[in-house]
Amino acid sequence: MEIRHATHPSQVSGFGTADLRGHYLVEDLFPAERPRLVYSHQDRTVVGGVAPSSPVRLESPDPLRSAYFCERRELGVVNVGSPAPVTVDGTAYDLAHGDCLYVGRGAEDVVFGPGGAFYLISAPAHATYPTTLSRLADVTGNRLGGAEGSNDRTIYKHIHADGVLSCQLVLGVTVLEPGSMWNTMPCHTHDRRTEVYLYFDLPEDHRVVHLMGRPDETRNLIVSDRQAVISPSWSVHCGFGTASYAFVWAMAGENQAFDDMDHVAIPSLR
Ligand SMILES: O=C[C@H](O)[C@@H](O)CC(=O)C(=O)O
Ligand SMILES: [Zn+2]
Repeated sequence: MEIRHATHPSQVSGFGTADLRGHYLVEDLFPAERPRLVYSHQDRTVVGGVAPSSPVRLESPDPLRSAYFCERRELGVVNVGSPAPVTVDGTAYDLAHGDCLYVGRGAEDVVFGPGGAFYLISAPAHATYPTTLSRLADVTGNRLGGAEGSNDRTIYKHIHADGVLSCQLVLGVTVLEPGSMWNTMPCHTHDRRTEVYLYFDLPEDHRVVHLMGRPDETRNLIVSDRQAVISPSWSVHCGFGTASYAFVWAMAGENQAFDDMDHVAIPSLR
C-alpha cells in the first residue's frame, strides 16, 4: 500500500507538475489482480480500486496492522464498470454502474466479482453501521447549475446523514449533462473535511482540468478517466472537462454536514 503524507498549503508554491501529481493525483487505480490502495494522511482516508477478471478478496495491508481491512474502518464501494457483485461475509450485493455499497466496521470478508470496476474509499470508524446497498436508480438526484453556466448536473447522495448512515464517510455521484463541462463552480473549501474526487465516464481521449490549492493560489491537474484527486481541507476542488463526465465525491473528517462549505467568490480566485 502506498502511503501519502499530508502536505501544508505553503508547499504548493514550490510544487512543479510532478510534485502536484505525486501528492494529489491517484493513477492506475483499477488493476485486475488485487486492489491498489493508497493510504492518505489527510483524515487517514484510504483510496483504492480494483477491476477484477476473477473474484478478488480485499486484504488488510500491513500498515493498517489490523486482522482484516474493516476491523477499525468503514468502506464505500462504487462500481464505475459493468454490473458485478460484491460479497460481504457471504452476502452478495449486485452493483450496477454508479451503485454504492457501504461496508460497515467489522465486516471481515469482502470479495469483488469480475466485470466491475470498483472504486474504494475508506475512513476510520468508531462504531458499526449496517452494510447497505444504495442503488443510483433509487436515489433522488439534486439538479444543479444549468446550460448557461455549462454546469447542468445532478448530484446523487449515497452515504449521508439522511441516507445510508456512516461514522465519517459522506459519498455521492455527480453526473454532468452532455454539453456541460464544469463541476463545483463557484467552488468552495471545507476545513472540516478532506474530499476525494474520482472522475469516470470521461471518454479516453478527453481530460478534466481539475483546480486545486488555496483559493488565492490555485494549481491545476490534468486528469484522465478513472483517476482520483485528493483534496486537503484547505484546497478548492473543482474542474472542467473537455467532454462531459461523472465523478464520485467522498468526504471524511470532523463533520458530515454536506452544506458546511466555505464558498469562494469567483472574482477572488487567483
Ligand atoms: O462538498 C461537496 C462536493 O464538493 C461535491 O458534492 C460538489 C459536486 O458534486 C458538484 O458541485 O458537482
Ligand atoms: Zn467539497
